Amino acid sequence: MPKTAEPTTATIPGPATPYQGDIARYWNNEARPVNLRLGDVDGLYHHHYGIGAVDESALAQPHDSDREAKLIAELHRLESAQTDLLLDHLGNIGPDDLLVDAGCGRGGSMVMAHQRFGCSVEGVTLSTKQADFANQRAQELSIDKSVRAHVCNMLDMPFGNGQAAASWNNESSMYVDLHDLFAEHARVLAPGGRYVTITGCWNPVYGQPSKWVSQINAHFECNIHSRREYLRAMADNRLVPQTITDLTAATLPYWELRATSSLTTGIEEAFLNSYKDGSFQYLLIAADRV
Ligand SMILES: C[S@@+](CC[C@H](N)C(=O)[O-])C[C@H]1O[C@@H](n2cnc3c(N)ncnc32)[C@H](O)[C@@H]1O
Ligand SMILES: CC(C)=CCC/C(C)=C/COP(=O)(O)OP(=O)(O)O
Ligand SMILES: [Mg+2]
Repeated sequence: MPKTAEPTTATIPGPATPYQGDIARYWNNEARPVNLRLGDVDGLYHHHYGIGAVDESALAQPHDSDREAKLIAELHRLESAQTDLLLDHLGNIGPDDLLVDAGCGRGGSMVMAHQRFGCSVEGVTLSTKQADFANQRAQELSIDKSVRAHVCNMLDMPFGNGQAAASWNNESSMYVDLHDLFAEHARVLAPGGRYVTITGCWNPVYGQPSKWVSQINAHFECNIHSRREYLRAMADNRLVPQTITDLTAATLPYWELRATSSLTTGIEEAFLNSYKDGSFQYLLIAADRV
């Protein structure tokens, strides 16, 4: 029998803090075309960024009428490539395993994980709208018995100790205290299980968060941590990094391309400048739960 999560709490009565209430409202109100139009390409809705080289042959010439559609499809391909890389680091996952997506958004990564491994995937988000959207997509794909989103705090997840074979944060760890977060992942992960994050973090070599990093924080109402904080909080919580990959160079083509699209949101300059001046890094960290 496939493992399914047995929630220990039915629903969370409300946000754990006023800040979490702000974040729930933020994502309940979010409907940026850059996310919805990309998701419409194939029904995988992401709230993260892309990696890999742009396939110039897939783009139309500047004045072709279908340039925008091709550009959107290319940005979306790079965002799904980002998820594929994260999934590559989850280890040997079988159909009976349970995966946990902490901060699951509209559920694109959960669907991809289920399609790859055939296993159960449980996600949590603070946003009722996102959870409803993810569950609706799972229903449309007839995978709602295996893929489920819950409205709940990732610091207090409704899963038992050691239930998950692997868990992840895909661009969702900048909303919480990292010690609290990794303590919770270490609790739900089975010993020997795998934790993976893809995240933007400020570079301690730069000194302090740059103005661009501060701009990204203000734009998303988040609190970007430093690389040092990630590694320290993991070490303190039985998570031992096995792979640390700097994806900064790999994400730049996505941002350069996005900056030329009609779907810009105004944050492109901050990402491009902070990646280029070395104050900000796009990292993948895969850790063993020991
Ligand atoms: C940038 S989106 C990333 C979504 C998804 N991981 C993806 O890659 O498409 C950030 C997500 O983190 C969630 N989030 C932030 N703080 C949270 C918390 N304390 N508990 C649960 N989810 C949280 C938000 O609700 C949102 O779904
Ligand atoms: C790497 C960092 C620091 C990420 C911050 C978290 C975040 C808001 C990610 C993208 O979400 P989105 O897909 O909703 O954003 P956008 O609308 O800009 O595409
Ligand atoms: Mg996006």
